[in-house]
Amino acid sequence: MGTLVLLRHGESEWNSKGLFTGWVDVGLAEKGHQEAAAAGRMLLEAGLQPDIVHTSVLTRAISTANGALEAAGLSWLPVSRSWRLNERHYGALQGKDKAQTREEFGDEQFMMWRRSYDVPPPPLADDDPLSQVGDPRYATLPPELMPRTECLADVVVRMLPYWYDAIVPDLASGRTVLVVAHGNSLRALVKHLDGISDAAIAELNIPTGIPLLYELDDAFAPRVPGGRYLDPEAAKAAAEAVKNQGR
Ligand SMILES: O=C(O)[C@H](O)COP(=O)(O)O
Repeated sequence: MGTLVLLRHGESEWNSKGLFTGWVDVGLAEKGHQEAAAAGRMLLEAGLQPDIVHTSVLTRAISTANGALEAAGLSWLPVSRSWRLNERHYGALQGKDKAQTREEFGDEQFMMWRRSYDVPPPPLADDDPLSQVGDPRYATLPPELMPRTECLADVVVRMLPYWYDAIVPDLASGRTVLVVAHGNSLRALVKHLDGISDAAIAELNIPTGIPLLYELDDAFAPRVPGGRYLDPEAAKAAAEAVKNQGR
């Protein structure tokens, strides 16, 4: 039951530089702003009018939602934000160049940190300039929930409560829901929706700025596995580029 649209934020400043980002709060690159507006136009052209928007608490997702909604004439929509939709915390890799990391540690270790299900990167020290410990947006987060690093399994665990407690009720009430989040928090949600195995999820990459439409049944399961990108060809090419980052 319900129509769900997933949207990864547009290209960020650090995406364009090839840096691991995680919880570091960077803005959108100019291309990312253009992708956000294009996503809004795609929603319009597809006749998709969300009733509510859910975003992470990171600027790149918030700015993407704002840009898409403005382009669709929907800036007035109610929005709910949660840290549970944040990108995975990339630990000590935050701020590091992906290609240099691959070079320094080798392909296997690079892919283990980047795309394994249950192997997190080394933790980020609380006194590191790129740490989010002490960031006021997490002031109400119980200390034991504040990550210093995450693997995808960790993201699934902290994202699902928001899916069940915030997003599913909106879907159950018949609302069309737009979720604007990040490559790995959306990989975690897609893994849940499509029942993708811990091994197979390593092959899934999500492009920036292209809406992914899921029509859900009464059990909130996809009627079409994998959903449908509003621009399938562009999504396929962009997902391949995400896969090859760091090469
Ligand atoms: O946080 C980041 O670095 C990116 O947004 C996601 O990076 P990944 O596709 O390398 O996991």
